[in-house]
Amino acid sequence: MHEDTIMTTRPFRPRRSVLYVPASNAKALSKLPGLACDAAIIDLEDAVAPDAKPAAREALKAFFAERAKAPQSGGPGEIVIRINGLSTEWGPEDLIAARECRPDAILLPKVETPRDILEANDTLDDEDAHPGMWLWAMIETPKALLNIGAIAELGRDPGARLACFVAGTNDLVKETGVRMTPDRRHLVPWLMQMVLAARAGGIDVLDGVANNFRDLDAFRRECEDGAGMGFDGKTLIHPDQIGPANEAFSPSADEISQARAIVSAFAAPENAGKGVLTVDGRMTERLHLAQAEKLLAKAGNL
Ligand SMILES: CC(C)(COP(=O)(O)OP(=O)(O)OC[C@H]1O[C@@H](n2cnc3c(N)ncnc32)[C@H](O)[C@@H]1OP(=O)(O)O)[C@@H](O)C(=O)NCCC(=O)NCCSC(=O)C[C@H](O)C(=O)O
Ligand SMILES: [Mg+2]
Repeated sequence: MHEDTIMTTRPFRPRRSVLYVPASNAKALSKLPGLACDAAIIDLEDAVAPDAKPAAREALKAFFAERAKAPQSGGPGEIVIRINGLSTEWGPEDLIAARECRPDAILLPKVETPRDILEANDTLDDEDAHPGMWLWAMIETPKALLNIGAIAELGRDPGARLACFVAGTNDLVKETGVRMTPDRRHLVPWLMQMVLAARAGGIDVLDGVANNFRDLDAFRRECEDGAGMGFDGKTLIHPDQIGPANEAFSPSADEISQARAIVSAFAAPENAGKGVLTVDGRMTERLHLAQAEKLLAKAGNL
């Protein structure tokens, strides 16, 4: 599959700040139209206690029914539903309910093999689910990391609907026994593996959550770190985390001005046909021009 085809079937969507909201928390759900996050994930999985899951599923359906009656102008641009795993007692019913809600995407937890994506996709295809409904995959187990290249390859097959990886750092810590440190040094190799695989598959990838939501200075550092690693955005658990995530995952004023300088330099008549230039004292090739154009397009879409 050629890159252009993928770009046309899956348009750019900003995903700097992606907020989890428990489906069982009516008050939190009611706040969504006033929040400036790029996307929200309404959660039926780990944020909902086992006994509360059937009621949470009903609340989810009511939320989408209400939205269909009175579409909101503000709030997140994308709404995603995280279902329980398909091997759990709740998963299959969640998937049917999610499909009927028609969210922008369904997030599958604890994906471990390409088969996990294809199985969910079969249920969506069966019922002619609308074409814009994508699948996102949580990467949060050792087996997922061992299979991540094969899972990411599904990103090259538009029929498989795979659009985004989401790092599940809490589950990874639980499953592997690594210690969570402020700089996340024991997790970084696996986070980088996720970014690399996502790029190979042409899909987006979101960093995991920061549990200590009252420490916004630490959160800003973690966002900067995630942006530096190449993530497209960060998953969040609290509205206070939205502003710092939007800032960290947006191109900075310096980056925009450097990108503009590169574009102008290559557009200058005296540089026509040249492959390499000096811009602001740096060697600048046409690959840097492509990078600059991509950054400016992203900035223009935020
Ligand atoms: C963590 C929380 C339980 C904290 O809630 P609370 O004590 O109510 O916080 P505040 O009093 O500071 O809240 C201030 C107001 O903001 C609203 N609020 C809080 N959180 C959210 C939210 N996520 N979305 C929308 N609105 C929210 C409160 O209602 C307050 O409103 P008001 O009283 O009118 O001022 C809580 O933040 C929370 O539940 N967060 C989400 C938890 C969650 O979804 N967890 C699951 C995803 S994380 C995960 O599983 C990742 C992955 O799988 C992994 O393995 O790592
Ligand atoms: Mg998890």
